[in-house]
Amino acid sequence: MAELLQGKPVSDEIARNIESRVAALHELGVCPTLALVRVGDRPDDVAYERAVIKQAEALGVRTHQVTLAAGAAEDQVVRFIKAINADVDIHGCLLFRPLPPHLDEERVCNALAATKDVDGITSASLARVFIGSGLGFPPSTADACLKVLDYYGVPLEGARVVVVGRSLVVGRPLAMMLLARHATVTLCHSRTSDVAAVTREADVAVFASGRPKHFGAEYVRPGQVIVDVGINFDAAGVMCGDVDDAAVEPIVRAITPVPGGVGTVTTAMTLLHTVEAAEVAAREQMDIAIERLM
Ligand SMILES: Nc1nc(=O)c2c([nH]1)NC[C@@H]1CN(c3ccc(C(=O)N[C@@H](CCC(=O)O)C(=O)O)cc3)C=[N+]21
Repeated sequence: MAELLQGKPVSDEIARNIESRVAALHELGVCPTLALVRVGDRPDDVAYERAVIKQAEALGVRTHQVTLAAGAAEDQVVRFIKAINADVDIHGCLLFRPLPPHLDEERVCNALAATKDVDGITSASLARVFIGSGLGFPPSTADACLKVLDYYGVPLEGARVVVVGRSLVVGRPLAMMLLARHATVTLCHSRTSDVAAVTREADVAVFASGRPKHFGAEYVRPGQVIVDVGINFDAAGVMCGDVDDAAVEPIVRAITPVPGGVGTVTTAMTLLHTVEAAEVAAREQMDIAIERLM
């Protein structure tokens, strides 16, 4: 049976890091604050929101919820984001995606100030992921995948890593981040012929295509490490990943469970990014104050 790569010890380690940094910020009178902007009621958004609020409360990070109806006008969403940009007491903003289809996702995402973009949704943040320098943070989920692999000592340099799913939320940025770690990366998508033949070649296979329990025994081989990024809900409303665990676990070396895997770490990464954004803002405020003294 596969070793289960649990997210909890990884998120606990990140939480300890967050805790000490939050304490230092509190001493400066700064309370790291994350705005959560949700349009509509997608169950995966609601699950993520609930997880973020719970962990934020436990770690002394303040949250500020903005919840809009699924039919909200684009200009209204943009206005809320611009208000967040202008609010010096808010350091990060998490905009749940995908947005309802009537909204121009690129326009809405790019309304956010890159300095507050804790989930890599602006073009500026993505440029940093692709080029290696600039503003913003990588998408938390992609960051979380790497954190889990590092924590469990899975080597990436020279490894054949196959990512299934080319979304801008996970697949594409993750592929670039894996490349930066010297993995040999293959990106599969809906038009790839014989995905199973490609994923069976991998040392590490990452499934991020949003298809509940879609990937079964034919997609894997013994010795592999499987990362399941999917957050789906089955017909009974129970959370499940993209991988058919019952079929895959008897074959592979290790796999991240859903729930309890990458998702837990994603939440911690978003809060860590928020704390880092608050540190940068606090440093800037101090620089301004010192300049005034001179
Ligand atoms: N801009 C954007 N970035 C995202 O990363 C993003 C998004 N939008 N929209 C929604 C999906 C979904 N998602 C989850 C992340 C963690 C948990 C999570 O922490 N799950 C816990 C269980 C929580 C529970 O049981 O309710 C776990 O996996 O163990 C859930 C869902 C991030 N997404």
